[in-house]
Amino acid sequence: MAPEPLEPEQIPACIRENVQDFSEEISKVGGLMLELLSEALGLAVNHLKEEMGCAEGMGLACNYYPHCPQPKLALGITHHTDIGFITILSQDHVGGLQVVHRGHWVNVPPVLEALVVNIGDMLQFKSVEHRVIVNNLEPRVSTICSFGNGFTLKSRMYGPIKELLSEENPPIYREIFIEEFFFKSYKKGFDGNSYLPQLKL
Ligand SMILES: O=C(O)CCC(=O)C(=O)O
Ligand SMILES: [Fe+2]
Repeated sequence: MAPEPLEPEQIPACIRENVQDFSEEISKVGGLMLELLSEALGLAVNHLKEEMGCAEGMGLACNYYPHCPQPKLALGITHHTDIGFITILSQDHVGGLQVVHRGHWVNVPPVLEALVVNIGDMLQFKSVEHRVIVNNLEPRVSTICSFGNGFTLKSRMYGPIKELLSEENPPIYREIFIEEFFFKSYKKGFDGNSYLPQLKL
């Protein structure tokens, strides 16, 4: 959806207006989250959003999980971390999203009108490991907005934030073009391991 918005005709007519409105509003929320995260890190308020361009590329995915006759044998989405900077997720009332917490899968139950914000690999405080399980009663719908889309920010290089480095806090990862990071992460697939360890210095 950003930096180049889709042509209206590229969005199915029945959801066109909703998708356009939702994208506009959710980018404001994403921008605000990035400002708050910058402040929390002791950086200038616009550091992540403006200087690093973390909100420039935005992808929107609408996920549909059909009900499954044998939920114990299937997953909706396998164990993974999101690749971009942050993901803002809105889920319906069905539930199924789980995150790894202290080595265990923990449910993230839907809360009416609440959004879930996931830290992704590109931000890496510690990107959240998650998956979606399925059920045999009803289908589930979720919408995810990921900020930091490597396919639209091709020429940008990302690495440790220089302002946060010191002798006591040396860099852990090397820099990489965001396009290369996305390409390699997708190529590897959602197997529960992020591509980040490959960048360790
Ligand atoms: O459907 C969900 O709740 C999460 C989907 C997800 O993790 C993803 O699309 O990356
Ligand atoms: Fe995800």
